[in-house]
Amino acid sequence: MTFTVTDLSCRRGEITVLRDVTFSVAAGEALVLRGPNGAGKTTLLRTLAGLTPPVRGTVDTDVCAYAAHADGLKSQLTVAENLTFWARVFGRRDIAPAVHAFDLRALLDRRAADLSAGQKRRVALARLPLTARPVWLMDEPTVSLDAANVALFGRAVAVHLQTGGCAILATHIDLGLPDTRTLDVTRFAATQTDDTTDPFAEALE
Ligand SMILES: Nc1ncnc2c1ncn2[C@@H]1O[C@H](COP(=O)(O)OP(=O)(O)OP(=O)(O)O)[C@@H](O)[C@H]1O
Repeated sequence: MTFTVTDLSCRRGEITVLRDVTFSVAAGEALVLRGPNGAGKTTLLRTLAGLTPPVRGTVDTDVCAYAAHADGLKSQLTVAENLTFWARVFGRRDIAPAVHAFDLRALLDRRAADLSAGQKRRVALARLPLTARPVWLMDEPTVSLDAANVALFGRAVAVHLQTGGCAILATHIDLGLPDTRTLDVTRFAATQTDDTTDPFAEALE
């Protein structure tokens, strides 16, 4: 499987942030998005995930699973309930491999609201394998993780890559993955004149 994006333009609000984004990620590869704050890494990930419609181009969002910057857990549900809920959304039942990969056994009966920031992050990331989708999209996935859990997460991503998946992530951390390329999103920066707002709006104000 190769995940390909061609001439994609991405917006945030009404502003086109990136244009003509073109790249491919093969099975087994990780693509690390680079660029300074505000360059458009989250914008690209949200567009790939289908959360924001592209200005131009198409994305096969059905093959993508997204771990956003926010954990997005249901705070009143336990860890087990959160994972089971998520698994069912994707037509699956068995949460055991994800529980094992992210070392969550001891936390299964705890309410998400009562977890530490790093524990919440692990639960949020454990949803990725539950989707059984090949393209993992991740926005700063290691935030709040200590060194041991960064390593745990790196192993989970490595297993995903070894089993035919691929990963696209914004991160400043070297996960030690074997086959990693970087993509600097600033090369796709749209200029001010590319914005998608109504060109006559100013005249009407
Ligand atoms: N809701 C919004 N409406 C309009 N513009 C937004 C919105 N959210 C973000 N932006 C702008 O879109 C641009 C791209 O932001 P984005 O979050 O994609 O950058 P980033 O590369 O992920 O940054 P960081 O490294 O700080 O996380 C920035 O100029 C940002 O200010």
